[in-house]
Amino acid sequence: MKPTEQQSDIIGHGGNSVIIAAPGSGKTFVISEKIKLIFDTLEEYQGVIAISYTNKASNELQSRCLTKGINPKSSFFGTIDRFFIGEIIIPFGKHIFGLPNREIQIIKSDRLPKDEQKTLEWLQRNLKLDHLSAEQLDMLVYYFRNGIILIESIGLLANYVFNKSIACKKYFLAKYKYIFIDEYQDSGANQHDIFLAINALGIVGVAVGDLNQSIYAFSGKSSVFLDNLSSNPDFRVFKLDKNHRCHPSIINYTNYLLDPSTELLPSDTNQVYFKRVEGAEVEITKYIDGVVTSIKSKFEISKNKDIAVLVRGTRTLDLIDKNLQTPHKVFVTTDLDLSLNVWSSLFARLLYFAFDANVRFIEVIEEFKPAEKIVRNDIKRLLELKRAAIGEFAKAALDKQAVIDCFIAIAKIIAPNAENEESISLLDQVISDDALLSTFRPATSEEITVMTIHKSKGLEFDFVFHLDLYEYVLPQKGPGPDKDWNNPIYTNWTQDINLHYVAISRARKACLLINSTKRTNSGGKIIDARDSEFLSKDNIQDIRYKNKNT
Ligand SMILES: Nc1ncnc2c1ncn2[C@@H]1O[C@H](COP(=O)(O)OP(=O)(O)OP(=O)(O)O)[C@@H](O)[C@H]1O
Repeated sequence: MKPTEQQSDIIGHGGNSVIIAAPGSGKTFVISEKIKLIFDTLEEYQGVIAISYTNKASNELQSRCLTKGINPKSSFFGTIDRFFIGEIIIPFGKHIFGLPNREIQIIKSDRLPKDEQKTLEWLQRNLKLDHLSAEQLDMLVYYFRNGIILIESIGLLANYVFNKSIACKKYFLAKYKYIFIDEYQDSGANQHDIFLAINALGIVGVAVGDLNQSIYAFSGKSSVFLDNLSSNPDFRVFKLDKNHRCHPSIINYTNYLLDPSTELLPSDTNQVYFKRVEGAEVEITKYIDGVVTSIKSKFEISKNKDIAVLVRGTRTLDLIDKNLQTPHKVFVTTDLDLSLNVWSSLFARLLYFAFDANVRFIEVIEEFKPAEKIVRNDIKRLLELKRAAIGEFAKAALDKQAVIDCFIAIAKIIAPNAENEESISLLDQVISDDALLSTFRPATSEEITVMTIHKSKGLEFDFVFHLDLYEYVLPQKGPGPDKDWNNPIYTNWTQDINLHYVAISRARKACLLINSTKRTNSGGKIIDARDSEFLSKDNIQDIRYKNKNT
């Protein structure tokens, strides 16, 4: 693929940059091309830090950077939490706080006894370091010394350790040349502080984001930091505004949604559609089953996997999963995926390996321990365990205990010091539940993708069915002051517009906005449904495909 002039400028710029990218404008392409060029200039002990928002996005970026045997040297690819824990808190926390008295476990504060939870009510992910009192810091240090990192404290602890530890700064300076952070619009305060502090050491910073794709404000994330960086004189701002993904009528629709005065692109056809189905979610699934074949033929889509059903919440996800007859795969994130303990990550990667021939055993192992650091006998044993794992997954009925024993044996060789009971119990939970286990299996080409809009970020499909376009659901509304349901208010209008925008902009060829005359409410009751405000915002219906429903 040949970069455009806009993309080439960014790839060629060696200094600090902020890249403001529209959906489908090739930011993943640009970052991976840039990183590949940098790899060539690094010594074996040097690397880049590449932070993505999810494990899935990180795997995608890593595989795009490592084509044709390219050597990543000592680079870090992963999420911000894994970076903070593995590169800052665990290796340098002990210099600042003292040695933990047992192996570190990373848990949410709601796993602590109730009385301890009460004393931690102040702890939130978006708490800024300068708002942390000495007493509160002491509590976090107490947990660290007792082998516990609370998930809500990861940003705070990383920020504190990075600030205080000269050894940590020296290590970063010797090792890393560049730091890339994707989805910067969903940054937290501590992430922003650490990014600037790493940059101040002389490590080149590259932040990538799109203000309009900010959808995580509910977890303390905010696009103000991307704004803030854009006006920082040390950073050069680049724009990537040409959408290479979507049909012009889809680009027009998403742009108009955000700004009705937008200039529309010429387009011969209109490929944003709306359908209101008689009935509730069950009838929607029947409708989808009925139209898949004709959609594939009209839009020349050869495989079901290029079609997605995107929903706002897990209630609709379950209803679609239960009722849709067309082969489909629901993508959910399991607790094993979310757990930040080393053994959990290793088990999750081993499950992906077990189901997907494209995931190589050695690559999984090397994420946790470089092959040259594994003694010959252990390599022999690992290869035996690899064969045993493959054998177990080839059996018609999975022997749960044999798989668990095999994975534990691998973990004891690769990460003996990170032994973790919770990780073993999460693995057990996944292996005991076919629905959870199947999330580790890649979709076949004949399966439609079903997922939440949040999870679809960064992905693309030929055709998108966008559900949940009801009043109260998207955008969400809650009661007004004093629990006044007669005067409801929007809980987060801008974030919800962004969510709608992300969903539509996943579609390459066409998007069908779909709702129904009835819907299932939070209590599981079927009630009369009304249209989402977004369907008629600024008369946007006028730029949709016209049919009898509009
Ligand atoms: N220079 C180019 N020429 C042709 N196609 C391109 C070019 N750059 C990107 N594309 C295509 O545009 C699509 C979007 O690219 P990519 O996945 O890198 O976008 P993105 O900006 O990361 O998307 P998003 O933020 O919406 O997830 C891909 O199908 C990619 O192949």
